[in-house]
Amino acid sequence: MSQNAVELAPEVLTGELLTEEEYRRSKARRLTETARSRLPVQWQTPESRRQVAGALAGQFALAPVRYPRAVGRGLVIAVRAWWGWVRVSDFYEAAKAGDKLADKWVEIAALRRRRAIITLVTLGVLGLGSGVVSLAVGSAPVLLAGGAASAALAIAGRRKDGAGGRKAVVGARTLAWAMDGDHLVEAFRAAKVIGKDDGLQFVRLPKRDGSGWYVVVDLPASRRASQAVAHREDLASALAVDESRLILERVRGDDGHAGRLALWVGDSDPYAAPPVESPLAKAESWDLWRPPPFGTTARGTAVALPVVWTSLLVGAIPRMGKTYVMRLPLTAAALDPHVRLIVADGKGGKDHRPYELVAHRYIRDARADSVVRLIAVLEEAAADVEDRFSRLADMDDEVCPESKVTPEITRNPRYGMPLTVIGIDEIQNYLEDDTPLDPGNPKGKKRGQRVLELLTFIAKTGPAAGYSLVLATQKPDSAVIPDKLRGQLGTRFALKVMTWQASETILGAGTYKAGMDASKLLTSHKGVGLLRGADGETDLDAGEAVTVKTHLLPIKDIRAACERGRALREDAGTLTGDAAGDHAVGDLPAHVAARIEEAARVEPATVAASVDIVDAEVVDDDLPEPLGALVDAIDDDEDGVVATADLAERIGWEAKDLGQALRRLGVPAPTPPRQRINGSPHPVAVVNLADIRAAVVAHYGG
Ligand SMILES: Nc1ncnc2c1ncn2[C@@H]1O[C@H](COP(=O)(O)OP(=O)(O)OP(=O)(O)O)[C@@H](O)[C@H]1O
Repeated sequence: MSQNAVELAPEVLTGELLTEEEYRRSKARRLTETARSRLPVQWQTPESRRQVAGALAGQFALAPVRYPRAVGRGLVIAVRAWWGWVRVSDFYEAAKAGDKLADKWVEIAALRRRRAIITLVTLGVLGLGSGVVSLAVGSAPVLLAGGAASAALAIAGRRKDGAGGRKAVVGARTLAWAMDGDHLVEAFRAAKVIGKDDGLQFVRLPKRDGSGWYVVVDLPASRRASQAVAHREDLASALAVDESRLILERVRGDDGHAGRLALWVGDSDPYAAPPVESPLAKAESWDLWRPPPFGTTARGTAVALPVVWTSLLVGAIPRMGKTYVMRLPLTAAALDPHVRLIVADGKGGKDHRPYELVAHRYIRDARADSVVRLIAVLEEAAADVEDRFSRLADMDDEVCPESKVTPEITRNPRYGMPLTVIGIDEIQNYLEDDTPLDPGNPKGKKRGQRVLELLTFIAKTGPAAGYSLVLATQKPDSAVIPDKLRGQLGTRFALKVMTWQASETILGAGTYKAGMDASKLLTSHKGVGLLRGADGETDLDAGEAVTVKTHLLPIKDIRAACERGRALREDAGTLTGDAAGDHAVGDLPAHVAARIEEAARVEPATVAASVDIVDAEVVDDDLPEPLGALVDAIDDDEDGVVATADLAERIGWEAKDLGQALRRLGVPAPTPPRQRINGSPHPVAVVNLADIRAAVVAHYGG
């Protein structure tokens, strides 16, 4: 994996000291949770237990009325069944349908006679038998037999699930039951992840894993694990769990393949647990070349966030934890004395004030003079990026093997090239400033445009020179952060947003279809989001975002960390700029200004194409089903007509439903609509792939 991929950090240890008594209690709590997960759903929570007990009491009270009614209905069913048997209805109807009634009549009449006689004899024997038994041993056995018969009739006559008058009951499935092999296969079929006759191969049998169940399966040869990930919600429904409790991942590498899927279902919402304190709160120092601890996955695996070589965009609706999240990498930067920190707080509160202790440049708010200063600070940074490149090019090959900074270069004050992190909160407050840059030219460039230009330049050229951006916004759309900047931000973190489109705007196009949708997070999931590493340099794709519950790092811990960071800088002689009382900002040399102008003129599409992320605005609308599923199921090089049943099988639909749905979507039936294909003995319903493609193109207004 390349350096700036989203890595799962091997050993970030988080924990707290427990007394023997606390340890025993936490163990008992875990055991209770495990035991509870094996109970039927209706017994799992006190509320549902109360409901079920109430329902049972009600049923008991109404039994004297309901039982005779059920027996009556059972009697009607039994008499009808008996009459059908005596009249030999099935045989009679079949003969009638085949116009063979005349031929078969004698046979049918004989059967009717025989069955009537059998009925009379049986009734006679039963009546006689009960008389004899009553006389011999009393009426108890007869009453018992009568009771059993009435119970059988009541069962036959009970109101079934889904029948009118049937009361809804709380489901009787347990998680342990659902995770059992056969039931799991049923769930995959019901979710249409596999065909109705397909099976699953269990690579790892369902087993307890942490506070949930874990299983690894191989899908049938024609199915892709990424498709299953995209059907997470369907699968969650089939397993009767909230989708936040279901984690689906492709198994990659030597142990995995495109059809291997790992599935984990938590006993309860794993993101509802109390937040874990960030290890940075206690860390004496941090080396920013090591991705700092960021949070944990649902299964408790530690996730680290790479800062070097990449830039981060954090997006969410207000109050979901954007500021907390962006302060994690900023605090790690504060704890590294060899890192230069530039912070601008577009919100203008106290959230970032502790960084004033260490920051080379600190901008407190987004008022007019602050925007002007931010522009000057970014110009100083852009000039530094250019200067670093020319110095790196002149360096000895031993010290600088590529035109990139190395840990040694950034840590050696002699070179003056420390890793530099620029953190900007509520970036839209700067980008949307439409005050003219030059007061004498009201129609000229606006301040917001200048900020955008400079950030784009730094995001694009800065990483190799040791510059990283950490930007947070509640407005990630292209009107505020145009593609040319967003396309350069290779790491994305989406906390709760309102729509799947907003989620795609942060995470990149195609992520919704691949099963990643930050609008599905609950508002109670503060600090929980989807992390996607998608730089040109990483080998992660849209299928691999991880849902992370970020660590909690309160402001008092950040202040303490910044105090430690300041002391470390004083010792290392690296306290510079605003923090050292030197507020004079450097100038922008003319040749750098020209380079920035030139970069700003580059077409956005060209810039966006240089990285892996295609932003969401190109997809403003989702394809209606089944077109969406068919796009995935039809190979690019496939052509001509195919059997509708074959296509339906690929997407887990019924052939008839697919044919009707395609007609509704304007896909015409070929002429003739039924053809003999692939050596089929009879003509079968077919569909022309070119017509499906035309419908997709038409949907996007092509
Ligand atoms: N990792 C976390 N775990 C649990 N709660 C968190 C976490 N991070 C943040 N929160 C809670 O979420 C709330 C909102 O956080 P924050 O101020 O960062 O949101 P924001 O998105 O920046 O809000 P705004 O848009 O108003 O600036 C905080 O009160 C905090 O307690």
